[in-house]
Amino acid sequence: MKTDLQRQRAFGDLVAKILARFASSTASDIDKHIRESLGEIAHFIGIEYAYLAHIAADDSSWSVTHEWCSPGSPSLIAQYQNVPMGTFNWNEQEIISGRAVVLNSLADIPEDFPDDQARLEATGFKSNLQLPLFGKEGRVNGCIALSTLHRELTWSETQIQQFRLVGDAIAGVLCRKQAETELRRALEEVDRLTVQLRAENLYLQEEIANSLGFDEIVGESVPIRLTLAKVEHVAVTDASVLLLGETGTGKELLARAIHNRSPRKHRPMVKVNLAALPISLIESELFGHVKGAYTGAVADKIGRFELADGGTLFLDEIGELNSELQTKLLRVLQEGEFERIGSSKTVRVDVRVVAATNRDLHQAMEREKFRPDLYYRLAVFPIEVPPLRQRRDDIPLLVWHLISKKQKRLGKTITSVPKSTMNRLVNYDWPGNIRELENVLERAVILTSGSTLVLEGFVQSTPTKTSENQAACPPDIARSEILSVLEECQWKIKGVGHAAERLGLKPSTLRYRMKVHGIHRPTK
Ligand SMILES: Nc1ncnc2c1ncn2[C@@H]1O[C@H](COP(=O)(O)OP(=O)(O)OP(=O)(O)O)[C@@H](O)[C@H]1O
Repeated sequence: MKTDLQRQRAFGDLVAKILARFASSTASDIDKHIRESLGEIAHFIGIEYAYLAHIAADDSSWSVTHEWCSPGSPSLIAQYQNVPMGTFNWNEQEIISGRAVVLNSLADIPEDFPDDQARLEATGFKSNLQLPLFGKEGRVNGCIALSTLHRELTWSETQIQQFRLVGDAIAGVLCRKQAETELRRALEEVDRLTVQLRAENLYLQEEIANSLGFDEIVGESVPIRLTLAKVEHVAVTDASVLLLGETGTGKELLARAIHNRSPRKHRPMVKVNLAALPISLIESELFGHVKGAYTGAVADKIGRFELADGGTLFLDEIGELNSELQTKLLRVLQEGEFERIGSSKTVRVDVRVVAATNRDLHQAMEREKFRPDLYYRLAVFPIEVPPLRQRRDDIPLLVWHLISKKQKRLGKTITSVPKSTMNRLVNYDWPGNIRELENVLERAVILTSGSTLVLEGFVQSTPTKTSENQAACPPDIARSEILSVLEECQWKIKGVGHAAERLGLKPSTLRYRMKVHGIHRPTK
């Protein structure tokens, strides 16, 4: 039989072992060490229950976070979560004030607090010892406690003192854990921002390279003025905008105008041309992926939505989105959140979406190819961009604007455009709109050697009827048109006078359309 002194020494040794363990605990094993230590102490004293409770930062509630129960004793942890402060009135006040609660018997609770007594009885405790835990700046942020469930026990002064040492060590490691968690969070945030910044920089570099000469909107005709008035109106709001218009009418230019006039102008406008991306890549491009999400995903990749956080995302050719991605897009628009491919972590973003299309989305909705709820979400503010043939008055202005833009780059000085040439340009039907006009003028400027613009080989072709409503065309007509232009151009897609230019499409868009229509260059 051990003497009291021997027991005291053995308890002292146990406490010393526990303190040494906490001294070398790392953030990941602290919780395990706390539970183990509570168990060892409870076991040594021969009691049934030990626990640690944490007080919320605003002192409004407390929860049991760690416990040890002797075999056969009930666990109380689930029952004591977010307990409102005031439930154990006297008891909580004592702890918050930094005093120990030493109950050899529940009858030790002051008589003025019968509710405390009743509540503590309900836990099944017979005796209870609670010691406050001190956090940063001496604030009490919890307590550690020992309880008996079968008999009353008189807590000895030595037990209290030695348990207090354990409490202080636990308070210390918890502070360390909190500091480490905060540091890790801060480092993760720095990492996240670094990745975003790097991606943003890369994107902006690409954009700068692509958008040299991205100049103002030219036009004084009534249709373009009405369009610009709408742009002014909607820009300052956060509403989604849907730009509707034929190819090459200036939808992207207007999207940028909306962004530049909005409170988001100091953050980037990020662009995605959905027609230029293979379907399999669109999701990753929009939402990003984590390493290993699929073959080829060799590193984490941030998507365009995250890149545009705080700014604007311009979704060009929105009509090309498949139904699965339409659903995902709708969720981001409604809730501002999504998951990267391969990750279950929800990412929240604050992005304004400006979408554009040259398709007839009403028809697409009727054919169940486009979700009406997405349409109405995007088209909070639809803006029709007029085709060039509806604003011929702007053509002379645009001609001069484009000539001065091109000649600077090509090192020419053109001072006059013959009246007959200007008339031809004004009267042409411009199926490819301003992009086509731009291409025609670029070729003319290249071919002009003097100061008077020479427009050679420019004839009114007949594709205008079909191009009028290219987007709404049944696929077979558009297909035949694409095919005949490709044949006329000997299947040359890119470059001056070749198929993309003649159809008024970007080469990437033409390639996509060829794929959709199953058009392949015949083998020789
Ligand atoms: N009002 C305008 N003033 C000056 N340049 C313009 C105007 N509208 C369009 N452009 C020029 O015409 C070209 C095509 O414009 P943009 O790319 O914005 O058209 P889009 O409607 O987005 O085309 P797509 O539907 O094929 O994507 C660009 O080079 C743009 O700078």
